[in-house]
Amino acid sequence: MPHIHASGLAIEFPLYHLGARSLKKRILANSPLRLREDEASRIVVQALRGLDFRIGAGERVALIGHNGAGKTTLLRTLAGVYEPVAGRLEVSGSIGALIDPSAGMDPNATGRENIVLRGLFRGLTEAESTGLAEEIGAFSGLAEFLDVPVRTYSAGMSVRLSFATATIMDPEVLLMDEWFMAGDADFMEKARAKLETLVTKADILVLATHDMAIVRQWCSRVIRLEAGTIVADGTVEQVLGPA
Ligand SMILES: Nc1ncnc2c1ncn2[C@@H]1O[C@H](COP(=O)(O)OP(=O)(O)OP(=O)(O)O)[C@@H](O)[C@H]1O
Repeated sequence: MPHIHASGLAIEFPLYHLGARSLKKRILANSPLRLREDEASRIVVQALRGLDFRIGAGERVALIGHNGAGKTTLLRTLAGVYEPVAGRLEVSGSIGALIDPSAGMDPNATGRENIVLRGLFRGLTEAESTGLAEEIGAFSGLAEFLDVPVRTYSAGMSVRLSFATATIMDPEVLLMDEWFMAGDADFMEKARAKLETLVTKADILVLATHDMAIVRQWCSRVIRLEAGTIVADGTVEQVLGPA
């Protein structure tokens, strides 16, 4: 069964080129909680600290918290983008990540080449991957542009392509950041319908958002992050109060 187990999970980002020692000292003095000096005398941001949680099949989890709380970092860590500096993380099940609009896209390859590569990477045959490109072209409204390099796409076109590519296969563990809320109205209507099917089919949903209406609509559990730590974890009612 798909599941996610995290214990003592920590993520840090080293900050380079900060300049003089006096400046480093001042930075550390102003942010004693999130910043520390590591063994190599670098200042590191403690993006996530000592996270313990278990998510099982059937759970729909919202990650909430202020800007910089660590929501996107946690999603990226679950997707395997970042390696924890401490603790353990186990993610079992096929992952679908709607986190970074351009992640995994080669800007110099065409839309079609990107889709076919993604299909092959997921284990589809060449014929299946080619079929996928047609399907994605039709869904995204980008059929006309499938044979031009992705670097020439507008921001909205890139979002459409990555949305359609990421949602075409049904993942067991669906990781989503709220970037997908940005899109033109026509596409968002289509996208929402697609997302609802995907969310219903996925065994596990982890969604980072600031939109409490979406949390109440889609999620059964809420994890609130504050300065890289979990400060609340419970049902929607327990964490947000009654609707
Ligand atoms: N690549 C990076 N290099 C250095 N620091 C980073 C990096 N990515 C994230 N951080 C830091 O990690 C912390 C958590 O950031 P994160 O983007 O996960 O927050 P968030 O909860 O998603 O915020 P928002 O609601 O603004 O999207 C912040 O202090 C941020 O400055």
